Amino acid sequence: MPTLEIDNLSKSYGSLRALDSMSFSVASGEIFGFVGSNGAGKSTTMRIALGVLAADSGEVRWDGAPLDVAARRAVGYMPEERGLYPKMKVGEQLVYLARLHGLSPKAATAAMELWTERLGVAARRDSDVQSLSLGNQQRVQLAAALVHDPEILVLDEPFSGLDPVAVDVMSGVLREKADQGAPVVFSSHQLELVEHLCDRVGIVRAGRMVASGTVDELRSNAAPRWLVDAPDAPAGWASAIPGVTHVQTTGSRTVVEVGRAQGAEQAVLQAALATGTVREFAPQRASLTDLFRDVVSAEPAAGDTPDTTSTTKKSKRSFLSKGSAA
Ligand SMILES: Nc1ncnc2c1ncn2[C@@H]1O[C@H](COP(=O)(O)OP(=O)(O)OP(=O)(O)O)[C@@H](O)[C@H]1O
Repeated sequence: MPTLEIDNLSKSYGSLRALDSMSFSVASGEIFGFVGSNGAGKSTTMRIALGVLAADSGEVRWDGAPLDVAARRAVGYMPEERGLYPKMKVGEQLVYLARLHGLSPKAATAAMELWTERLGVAARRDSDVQSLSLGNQQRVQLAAALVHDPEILVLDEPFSGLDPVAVDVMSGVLREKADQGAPVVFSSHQLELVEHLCDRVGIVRAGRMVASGTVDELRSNAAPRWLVDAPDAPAGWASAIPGVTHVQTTGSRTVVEVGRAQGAEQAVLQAALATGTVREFAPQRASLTDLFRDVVSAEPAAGDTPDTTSTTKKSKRSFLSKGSAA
C-alpha cells in the first residue's frame, strides 16, 4: 500500500532545533492527526514535506520514492499562513490554481465548480477572496488544495476558525479523500475532533514524535483512571492514597490516576468509603486531551528517542500538570 513517509527529518533555525529526527508514516486511505504544543514543529514538518522548506537531514518519501518536485504536484497542501490572492475572484483563482497543476481549461472549471459547490462557497465565486469571512476564505483554501485532485493531502490547521457546519463539511471531505485512497495528514489543536476523525494520531514534542498510534493504542499505555463520586469526602481526600499519581476534583466527583499495581483502585475505593457515601466508582477512558497532556508534560529523559509505535515511556508528571500546553 502506498505510504507517505516522513523519515528522520531534522531542521534548525540558527541555534533553535525545530525538528529533531521527526519520523512517522501515513498509509494510503488513512487520516493521520498531527498534534503538539505551539512551536512543537508541525508546520515545519509539513513545509518540508511540501518542499517549500529544506530539511537539514532526513527524507520524505511517497510510495518508496523521494517526494521530488514532480511528485509534489500530486500533493494538496493547505499552508498555515494560507496562500490565496486576496484581490482575485474565488472562481478565477481556483481555475488558475488548477491550470497551474496541469488541468485543461474545461477540467479546471469543472473542478472549481465541484469544490465550491461541495464546500458551500459557490455563491461567492465572483467575489474577491478578501471580501469573504475568514471561515469562508478557509473553505476556499481547502478548495485550492483539492482542485487538482491530489493523491496526498497535507493540511496545516484546516479546522481552525471554522463553524460547526463547516467542520462537518471539512471532516466529510477528508474522510472521502481517504476512502478514495489518499493519505491525509492534518495538524490541529482541536483534540476532540482529531480523536473523532483520525485513524491514527501523532503527538509531537520539541521537534520529535513522542507518541503515535490509534487513540486506543495510546490509551492502553496510559495510567488507569477512576472516577469516584464521594459527596462526604473532605478536600484533598485522595491525594495521600498510596499508588495515586494524580487527582482532579470537580464538586463531589474526583478522577484519580492510579499506578498499574494489582488492586491499586481498591485502595481508592476503600479510602472513599471511609469518608462516607460513595455514589459512583467507575473506570474512566482517557480522552485524547488527557493523553496529550500526559505526553507533552512528560519529562524528557537523556537519550530520549522518537518512538513511532507507542507512547514514550519516560517518567512523567501528573496528567494535568500545570504548564502543560494543551
Ligand atoms: N522561519 C523561522 N525562523 C526561525 N524560527 C522559526 C521559523 N519558523 C519556525 N520557527 C521556530 O521553529 C519552531 C517550530 O515551529 P512550527 O511553526 O513548526 O511549530 P508548530 O508546531 O506548527 O506550532 P503552532 O501549533 O504554534 O503552529 C518554533 O520554535 C518556531 O518559533
